[in-house]
Amino acid sequence: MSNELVDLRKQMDEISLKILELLNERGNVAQQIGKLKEMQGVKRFDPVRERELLDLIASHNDGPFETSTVQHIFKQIFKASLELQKDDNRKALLVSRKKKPEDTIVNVKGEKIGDGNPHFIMGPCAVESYEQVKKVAEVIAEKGLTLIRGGAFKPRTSPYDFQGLGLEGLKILRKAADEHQLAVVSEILNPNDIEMALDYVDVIQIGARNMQNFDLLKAAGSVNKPVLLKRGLAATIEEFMYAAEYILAQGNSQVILCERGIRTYERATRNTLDISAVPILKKETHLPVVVDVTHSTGRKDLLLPAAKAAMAIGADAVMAEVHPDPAVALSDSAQQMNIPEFHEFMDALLNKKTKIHS
Ligand SMILES: C=C(O[C@@H]1C=C(C(=O)O)C=C[C@H]1O)C(=O)O
Repeated sequence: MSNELVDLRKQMDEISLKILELLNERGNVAQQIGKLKEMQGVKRFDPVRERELLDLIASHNDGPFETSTVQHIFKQIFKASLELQKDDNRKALLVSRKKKPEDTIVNVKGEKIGDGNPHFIMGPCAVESYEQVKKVAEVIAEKGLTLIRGGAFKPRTSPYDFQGLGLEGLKILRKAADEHQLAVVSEILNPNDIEMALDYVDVIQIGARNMQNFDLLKAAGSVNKPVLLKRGLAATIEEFMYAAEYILAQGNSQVILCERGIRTYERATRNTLDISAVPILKKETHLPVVVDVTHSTGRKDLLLPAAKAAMAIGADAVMAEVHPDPAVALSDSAQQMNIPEFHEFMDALLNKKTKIHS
């Protein structure tokens, strides 16, 4: 190689390192700007500011690069700076695994959700009577399970559909659960009902329709009780994580995330089970993840394969609905299992003796 080429390449090395240093210096400033924007609640992306910078660059460009070329390079830098601001925010999130690398285990009366073993949350869609819940509690206990779900407050699409038994429903659940040493998972709709619910439930459920009910999230975050947060019908994984962040930000870190299917164009199932959300949530957050196979599929014939898929992909628990007489159920009658179906379902899953995280 000629001496001249060696010299020029040396110059190139030095200039490249200078650019690198300046680029990272710029990155640091972008991060500081990002923090300020976060504090002020301002959007990170600012196209007007980017336009100003591109104009400034154009007015100072003496070549040899074309202005359009330099602008193209700077657009890439803006994009990378925005990513840097985003990453910085993510790192700060309490739900983030970057913040807390080890798994959160939510202990519900001795049932350690998130410990690497499969757990099951079973029960009727809605609490209808003591007799109904008692029958379900019996079979749940018989199978060696410890968690029972049931809705006392029902957020229904139509205001004319059964709205649940309310407080009476919670009392029924508590009584039937206590008779079999079960823990109660039940949805609360109103922030003002959280305190009252503490006497009856072991896990406060926040339903899909309330995933962004921020007052409810804050109320659930300010008590010392596990919370099962369902993903909203049309919520992105990021929005879901931010909803959980509302609970943790209030001081309650006992949060279980629940994938329950999202709304897509597909009509073959009631919702579309976003199975890949499970490993993404496990990777991005330290919280346990549950899959609700009933609401995601809305089809009895898909409950077992969906539960197997959930366990195989790393879910910490499976939630499904069971009713002593689904045909006369006051809600979700087509998708709840009857008792023999529940036995078959559980046998198929328990006999596998799957250890989730090998
Ligand atoms: C750094 C900022 O945030 C973003 C990144 C920009 C950049 O890298 O120059 C410009 C505008 C914003 O889209 C800012 O607003 O100044």
